[in-house]
Amino acid sequence: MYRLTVKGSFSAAHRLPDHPSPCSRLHGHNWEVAVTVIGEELGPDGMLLDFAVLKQILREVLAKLDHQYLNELPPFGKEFPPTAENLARYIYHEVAARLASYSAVTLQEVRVGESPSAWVVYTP
Ligand SMILES: Nc1nc2c(c(=O)[nH]1)N=C([C@H](O)[C@H](O)COP(=O)(O)OP(=O)(O)OP(=O)(O)O)CN2
Ligand SMILES: [Zn+2]
Repeated sequence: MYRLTVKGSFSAAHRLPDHPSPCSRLHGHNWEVAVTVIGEELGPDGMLLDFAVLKQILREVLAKLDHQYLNELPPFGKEFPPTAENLARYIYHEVAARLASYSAVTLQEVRVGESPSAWVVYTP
């Protein structure tokens, strides 16, 4: 079994309206994101999946979030607030859809960190 991870980041604004803290006010984070794929078989190039391919997919997905006000960016909103948990779940499904044609790999998890001391891992 091989497990391969690439990292990316995006900067955006959000608020958590129901959170009983300053998080209910508008503020921003530099979110750090790591996506991990797994697989058993290497291609003839000796790779599970070229890092460059996965980095490009992650860049595409994070570009939609970068420098946005997340509360007003679908699918986020009152019913799906832009917490680290919901961001990880959203990113997971966006990356998984783009990996559908790469049959040798399965997306295992997406990690989203709001800061170096706080992060979430989503695994469906
Ligand atoms: N489980 C989660 N908890 C919190 C989330 C989240 O997405 N999932 N988000 C927040 C807010 O975004 C808040 O802005 C960040 O809070 P926190 O990490 O506590 O940041 P602080 O800078 O306030 O923390 P200190 O390390 O104490 O300075 C809150 N919780
Ligand atoms: Zn926040």
